[in-house]
Amino acid sequence: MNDVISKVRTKTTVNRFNETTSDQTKGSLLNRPMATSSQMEQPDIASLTKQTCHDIPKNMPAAKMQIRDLSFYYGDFQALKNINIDIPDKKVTAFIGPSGCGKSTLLRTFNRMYDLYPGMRAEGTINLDGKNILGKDVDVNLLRAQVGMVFQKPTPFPMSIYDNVAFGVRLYEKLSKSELDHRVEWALKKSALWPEVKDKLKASGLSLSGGQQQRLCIARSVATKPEVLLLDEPTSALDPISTGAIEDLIEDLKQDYTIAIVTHNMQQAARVSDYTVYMYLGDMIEMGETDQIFTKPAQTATEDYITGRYG
Ligand SMILES: Nc1ncnc2c1ncn2[C@@H]1O[C@H](COP(=O)(O)OP(=O)(O)OP(=O)(O)O)[C@@H](O)[C@H]1O
Repeated sequence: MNDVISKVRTKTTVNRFNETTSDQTKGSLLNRPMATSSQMEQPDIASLTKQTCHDIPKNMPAAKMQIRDLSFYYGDFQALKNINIDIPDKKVTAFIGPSGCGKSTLLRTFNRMYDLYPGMRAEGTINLDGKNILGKDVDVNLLRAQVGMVFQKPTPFPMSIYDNVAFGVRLYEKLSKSELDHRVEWALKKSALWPEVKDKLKASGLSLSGGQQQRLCIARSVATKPEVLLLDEPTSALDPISTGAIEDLIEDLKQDYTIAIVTHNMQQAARVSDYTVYMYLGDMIEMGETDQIFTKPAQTATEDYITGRYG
C-alpha cells in the first residue's frame, strides 16, 4: 500500500498533466471513476453529524498548533463549529472539502487575518507553541510574521523584487544593508526563484510571470523566518509547470516550516501533504494521515467526497 501511495505522489510533470490516469494510483480512491452529476448525492446531514469525528489521530508527531473548541462567526453566521485539531510540527497538513465548508476561514484564524475586518470573531483557543494566539495581549503584527500567509492569487507589492522580499524584514528587524542583502538572497533561494531573478532584483515584482510572482510571495513570507506557513490554494491560478515548481518547493520547505495548505485539488493534497483534514459545513469531519484518508478513510462522508459522490 505504501508503494501505491508513493506512486500517487510521484512528482513528475507528466502526472500533473494526467492526474487521474494509470495504475500508478491503483488502490487510491482517487483512481476510482468519479461520479457523474446525476449520481452525485447530497450527504445525509443527520447521519453525518452522528458520524462526525472530532478525534485527533493517535500517534501524531508533536503539534506546532493545537486548535481547541474553535468556532468562528461572520456576524451571526457560524462558519466554523467547534473545531479540534493538531497541526503537526514540520509537516504539511492539507485541508480539503467542498466550496464554502470553511477551509479558508480556518486558515485565516491561524494568523488572525480576520482581525482586519469588523464583525468577525473567533471563540476557543489556538495554541502556537503553547501560547493562545487568540488572547487579547497578542501582538498580531508579530503573529503574522511568525505565521506567514500566501494567497490564491499572487499578490506582489508594486515595488522591486528586492523590496518585495525585504518589506516584512524591514518592519520587524533592524538589519544592516549587507545583512538585508543576505536575507533577501536566502529567501529567494529558499523559494527556488534566485537563479531567475538574481540579475534583476531592481525590476518590478509585477514584471514576473504568475508562477514566479507566487514564488516571490512565498519568498516574502519566508524572509521573516516564520514558523508556520499558510498556503491558501497557492497554485489554483497557475499552469501545471508553475504548480509543479510550487509543489516541489513545499516538499523542500517542510524541512524547516510547519505548513498548512488549502487545496481543491485532491491529487495535489495526496502529493504534497502528510496529513489531511476533511471539512464539511464548518465541521471537521475527519483528520488522518494522508495515505489513510485517500485509501481507507474512517468516515463514509470523506470517501464520498474523495470519489466525487458529492461536493
Ligand atoms: N466575509 C464573509 N462574510 C460572511 N460570510 C462569509 C465571509 N467569508 C466567508 N463566508 C462564509 O463562510 C463559509 C465558509 O467560507 P470559506 O471561504 O471559509 O469556505 P471555503 O471552504 O474556503 O470555500 P472555497 O473552497 O469556495 O474557497 C461560507 O458559507 C461563506 O459563505
